This record gives sequence, structure tokens and C-alpha cells, in this order.
Amino acid sequence: MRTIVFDLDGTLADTSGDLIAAANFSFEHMGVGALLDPEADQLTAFHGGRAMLRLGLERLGRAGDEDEVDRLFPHFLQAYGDRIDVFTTLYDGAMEAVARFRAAGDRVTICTNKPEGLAETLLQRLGIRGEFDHLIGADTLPVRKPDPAPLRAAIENVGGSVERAVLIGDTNTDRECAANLGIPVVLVTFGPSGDAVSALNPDALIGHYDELDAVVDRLIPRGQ
Ligand SMILES: O=C(O)COP(=O)(O)O
Ligand SMILES: [Mg+2]
Repeated sequence: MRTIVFDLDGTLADTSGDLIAAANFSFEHMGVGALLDPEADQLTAFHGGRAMLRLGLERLGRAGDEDEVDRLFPHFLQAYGDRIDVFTTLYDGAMEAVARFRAAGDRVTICTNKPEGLAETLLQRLGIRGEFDHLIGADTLPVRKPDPAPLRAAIENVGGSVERAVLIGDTNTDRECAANLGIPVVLVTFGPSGDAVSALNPDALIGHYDELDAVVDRLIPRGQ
């Protein structure tokens, strides 16, 4: 049995539109207007809420103002939770790939740096919660990716073994997390970084989910 662990934002779903809208809501609440661009700032969105708030503050000349980031963060979470699935879409072929792994007897689970409650809500709203055996979020454990503990927990919670597991992700955080646990990582090139993720030296790259099965078969041969 193999365990296929998916990252969520930027890997299974393009959540950038709703993330950026929620960050802009927080800036508007601050009285400084929308500071982030839904297209140009997608990459930052996939690095999470705090990363977006830091970028906006930097544009106000307040780089490094972590107190303000902490103050804005609850507003961001509230706004995001209220409108989590307005613009968000699943990447082409993602759920078909998940279904193929499940049908083949592989365990399929999620390890995300989104807070667990928000990740649960998003999966339910997208109607795909039942397709995953388990979910580990940023706050499920005291540490988050790239610490290897949440990835290990994601694998072990579904009865999998680290020796026969792979992480599918989109950022350096995923790359480092997999390396820290000693498992292979596949990075997707359909996110905002495009082919630039190849510089992170993942074990494999995919430009579409149709390519994932063959890549995973190569990294973890079936039936061993
Ligand atoms: O919210 C984040 O920090 C990123 O979430 P992810 O780990 O699902 O990409
Ligand atoms: Mg991601």
C-alpha cells in the first residue's frame, strides 16, 4: 500500500482569488484600501495569510511590522472563512487523479499549512471531503511544514508507512518538508511559479495531473 499526501493550496486547488480577497478585506478594514493584486500576487497567496499581510505592509513602507501582521491576521481568517469558495477552483484533473489512486488501493490524504478548520470547511464546500482519508492542518500539531512531524502524522494516521509515501506540493515549504522526512516530493508547474519550481530540485515535476500516476509509479513502484 502506498500513501499519496497532497498539499492543498496551489496543489489541489487554486485558492489564490479568495485568499487575496480576504487579505484585501483586512487592508480595507485598516483603512488603506486593497493592496494586493489578484493576478500578480498569486504566488504570495500560496505562501499563506501571513505572507500576504507582510507583502501588503511592505507596500505601505512597513516591512517587518510583525505586530501589525498579528493584529490583522484574525480579521483575515474571519474574512477568508466567510468567503472561502467564491473564486476557488480545483486544478484540472486533480480529483480524477485522487480517484484513480483510491481505486488502486492507495491511501490519499492531505497535509496543509492552512488551519485545519478552514481546510475542512473548504473541502466540504468543494464537495470533496470524502475523497481524503484524513487531513492535517497548520494547527493540528504544535509545528507545521516544513517540520516533518505533520507529514509523518499525515502518513501514519492513514496506516501508511514513510518508506512508501510521496508528497505532492507546490512550494519550497513542501520540498523542504519532504526532504526533512526523507520522502520523495513531486512539485506542480501549473501554479504561479510555473517551471521555476524545477530550481527546487524535486524528485519529479508535473504540468498536469494526467502525468502523476506514472511519476508516482516510478518513485514508489506498486506491489512491493
Ligand atoms: O496556507 C498556507 O500557508 C499554504 O497552504 P498549503 O500548505 O495547503 O499550500
Ligand atoms: Mg501549497
